[in-house]
Amino acid sequence: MSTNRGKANIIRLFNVTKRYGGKLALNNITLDIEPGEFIFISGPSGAGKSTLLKILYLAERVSEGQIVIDGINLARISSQRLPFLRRRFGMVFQDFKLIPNRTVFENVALVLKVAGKNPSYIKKKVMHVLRVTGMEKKANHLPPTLSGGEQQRVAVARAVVGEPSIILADEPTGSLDSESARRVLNLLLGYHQNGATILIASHNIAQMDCFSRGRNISLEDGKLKRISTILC
Ligand SMILES: Nc1ncnc2c1ncn2[C@@H]1O[C@H](COP(=O)(O)OP(=O)(O)OP(=O)(O)O)[C@@H](O)[C@H]1O
Repeated sequence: MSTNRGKANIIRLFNVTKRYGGKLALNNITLDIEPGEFIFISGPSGAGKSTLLKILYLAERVSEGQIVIDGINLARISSQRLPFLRRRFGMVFQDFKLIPNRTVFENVALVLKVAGKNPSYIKKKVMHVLRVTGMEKKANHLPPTLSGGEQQRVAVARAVVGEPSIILADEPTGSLDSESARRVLNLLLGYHQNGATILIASHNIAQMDCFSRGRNISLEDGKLKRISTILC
């Protein structure tokens, strides 16, 4: 018999509520996510999918409740420790958040520079992720000169280049044609197979084929509507 006993929960949410002014974006969410899980967050527009990813990345603070990651209570983390915690995460923002006056290469390389990696490692690693996302030939281009789909692939490359243990991806295939979307999903699956915890927010669950240990977390009006296993 398989058992989860003794296995640490890498991400735990306790009664998490997020308000923007009077607007309830997340409503009393309690959830455990185990190391190495593949989580698909679904729900209609405005359901709270992006907000859930943003509070995990600490791009937004919760209004009530607690989030504990690897035993660290995010409410108590100091601003000095925040960058170190963030290195565990790769985040693909829905609006990409690329630095407009830095090249594609520089945008992706920044993650490794900040982590203190040496220039030859950075060059090799960045060119590798640009190759697998199909962006190698645009390495010297600036983000404003790229299409939305190209910018999205750069955002994915930047999220994975540091081999984070948790990848948070907000609609990571939303601007992509089907072949590029497949490429990005396969890339994320590869990191999942190497042990990363992956959370993908998307309207379109049908896009997802088959994930080992996959769960679909369905949100509606900020509430946890249903958790189901993704079956192949
Ligand atoms: N910065 C903000 N200020 C005010 N309200 C916000 C803010 N961000 C989100 N909201 C509101 O919170 C709710 C949840 O938004 P969120 O972006 O998390 O939904 P979503 O499920 O990701 O939607 P979509 O699929 O359209 O991206 C929405 O009603 C939205 O209008």
